[in-house]
Amino acid sequence: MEPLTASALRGVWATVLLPLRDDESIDLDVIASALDHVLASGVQGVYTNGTAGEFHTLTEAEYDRLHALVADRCAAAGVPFQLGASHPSGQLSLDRIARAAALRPGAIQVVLPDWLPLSEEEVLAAVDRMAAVADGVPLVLYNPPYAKTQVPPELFGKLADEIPALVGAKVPGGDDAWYARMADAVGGRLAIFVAGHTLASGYARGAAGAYSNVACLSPGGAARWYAQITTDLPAALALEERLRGFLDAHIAPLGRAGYSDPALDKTLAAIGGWAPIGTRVRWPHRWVPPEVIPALRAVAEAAVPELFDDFTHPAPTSRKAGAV
Ligand SMILES: CC(=O)N[C@H]1[C@H]([C@H](O)[C@H](O)CO)O[C@](O)(C(=O)O)C[C@@H]1O
Repeated sequence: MEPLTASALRGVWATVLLPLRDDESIDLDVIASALDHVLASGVQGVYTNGTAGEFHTLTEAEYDRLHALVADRCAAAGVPFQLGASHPSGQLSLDRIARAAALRPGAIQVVLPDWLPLSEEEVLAAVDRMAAVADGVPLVLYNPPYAKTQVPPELFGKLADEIPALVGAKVPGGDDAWYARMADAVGGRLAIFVAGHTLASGYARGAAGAYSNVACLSPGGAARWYAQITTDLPAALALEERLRGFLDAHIAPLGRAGYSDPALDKTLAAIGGWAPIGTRVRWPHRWVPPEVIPALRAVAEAAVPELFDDFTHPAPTSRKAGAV
């Protein structure tokens, strides 16, 4: 597909989750049918190999099989896609970037090399080499709170100055002061993507979109919510309040009990019930027992009924709005 630009990169992007068999092998048939659901949902695009896609656990052979499948199906459906090339090793990331670039995604998501903390100079050198290997495919830098090197807004600004191939930042977001620093430092040169459930309040303060946990819960619901964000922000903010209430009361305690982020994202997908992905995550991480899902679904449906796919709403019309 055409390379994404900072201004074209917008909206709700849905991850490809890893359905796992009991032996932890990946069920590509379930991935294909889940992907078909996502591709028809109205989200602005699909991405792979984030934390929710358990990138840190994939072998290189699994990486290649999964990415060939996703690139083929997204291209056939005409839906924008980004491929992740993240790996804790910088050297292995470069290999993944080269292989992802050959599949011509709209952008490639990368993380910084993650064993030793990096100096500013090393951050710039890391992203510069990644951009060279990406062969004209733009980059989005993913910097979650658990990355060893935290990139402050001012360093995102320097990266935007020096590396034109960088078009986006995938970050949790922050308070008003953080959004103001990001706007000062970056000034529209990067699309800022924040946590999914904060998209309405984030959009009001300058965020462009989300690689979204809400799309894990309901791809169609997340797409409808983004359409509402761009047309009726007060209603979208009210939905965000209810959504946060549900997440704070029922999902955050699971995080505090030690379940990892991918375990929580798969729990959300199981609550949404739109594909048989299951809650299981790869070793050494624990997963939420499937028995608790029906009760969680009842609470979620009561809190945010409009996010559930069987809730009838006008079909989303915004897929092409921010896409290339
Ligand atoms: C709350 C939320 O949306 N979490 C999402 C995060 C954030 O987008 C990212 O950490 C920046 O905050 O990305 C994922 O982990 C990912 O990489 O696949 C999916 C997860 O659902």
